[in-house]
Order: sequence, then structure tokens, then C-alpha cells
Amino acid sequence: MTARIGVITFPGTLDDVDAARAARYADCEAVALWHADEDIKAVDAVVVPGGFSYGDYLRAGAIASQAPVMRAVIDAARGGLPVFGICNGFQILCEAGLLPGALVRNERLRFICRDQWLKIENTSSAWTSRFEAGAEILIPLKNAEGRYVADAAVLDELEGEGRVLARYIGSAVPQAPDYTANPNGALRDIAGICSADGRVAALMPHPEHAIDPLTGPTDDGLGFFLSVVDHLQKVAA
Ligand SMILES: NC(=O)CC[C@H](N)C(=O)O
Repeated sequence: MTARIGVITFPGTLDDVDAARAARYADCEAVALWHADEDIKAVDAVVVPGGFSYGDYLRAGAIASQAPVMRAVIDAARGGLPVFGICNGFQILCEAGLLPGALVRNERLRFICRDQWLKIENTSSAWTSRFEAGAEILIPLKNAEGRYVADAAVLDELEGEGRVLARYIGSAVPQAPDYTANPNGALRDIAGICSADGRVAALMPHPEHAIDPLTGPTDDGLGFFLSVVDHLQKVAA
């Protein structure tokens, strides 16, 4: 079975082409979904990619969360469809209420673009099963509103249920003057989280830009896309 992965394009999305390419690298068919679509073409999983949907007006992800296609994604996600939000996609999934918490302005109020080390903590979600627990991966990070926040009870629940996908552990350029292992002040160094059933997941840095050593910085990002293929095969068996 070739898995069909839907990749949404909103006005202002940037990373849909790379997300579709990453799906193809994982031997999936990438299916283009447009923000105005009212159905999701019977795809097996959905990636909500990065960028500046609707120009980040109001709050990053706020307007996209109300787009017609998101109504279909929210319904399907509640029925168990695997959904993965990357960066702006993470912001959209929080705004849509599919994941708890919010992404706010980076602590130093600057756009940050750098290669970022992460530690993978959850290896049972639909999007992370290919990783070893504690694996350290290097993938690009680029955002202005990347600081994950939630109230203490939500953070405790996420940690208690093993729903922190990954944490920030360092920059690829530790000698840089503004070096901090945690780039944006995200609470408890959280770089990604997932739903209680592990099917809806999101990450602030960009795995879809790190799938081929030729273009670098690593191919560490491919594991997210290979994981969902394993998940879909298991569900189909
Ligand atoms: N790379 C992205 O997806 C950017 C996300 C968002 N627009 C921000 O700057 O925070």
C-alpha cells in the first residue's frame, strides 16, 4: 500500500513543497490540499506545513485554523487520522484546539534561523516511532513565534503522559554570541508535543528540510515521515 499524505497549502505557506518531497522520500504519495478545500481527498495522513499562512495576521496560525480545509482536518483528526504540524503548522494545530498550549513571540523578540539540536523523548507516537528514545537530531529552526507556552497543569499533564515529543538541547553553532540551548524560551525546553493517542503531533523545527545529506544539515528529519508509514501499515494490518 502506498500511503497518501495530504499536504495543505494556505496563502502564505512556504514549506509545502519540501513537505511533499519528504513524503515522497518516505515512499508516500503526496496529495496537495488547498486551504479552501472542504474535504481532504481520503488521504491517510495530513501534514500542516510551515510558513506564514495569511501573513501571520492576528496571530500566527489563527486565521488558518478557521479555513475550510481545517474543519475537515479537525473532524478527521478526532476520528484518528494522523496529523503532523510543522512550525506554522504547530501554531495552526494549537489555534485549532487539536493540541494544547500556544506558540508566542520568541523570548528575545527576534526571528531565529539556525540548525538546532533536539532530543527525541516520545518514540511511541504515530510520527516518532522510528527514533530511539533519547536520540539527538539536528534539523533547521526558523521562526519568530516559536516559544511554546501552556499553564503548569497542562505542562505537567504533557510530561506525565509522555507527550513531549522533543526538547531543545543546543545550537549547531554554540560559539554564536546569542547562543542558548533553548532558542526561544519555550517552557520546559519543549520543541514538540502530541495528542493523548499520539496521532496528532507537532514540532517547531523543520524535519522536512533535513531529509537528504546532500543538502543537509542531516537526514534526521526523515524519521518522522517513515514513522507514519509504519503506523499506517500497522493500522491496516
Ligand atoms: N517557518 C515557519 O513556519 C514560520 C512560522 C511563523 N510564521 C513564525 O514566524 O513564527
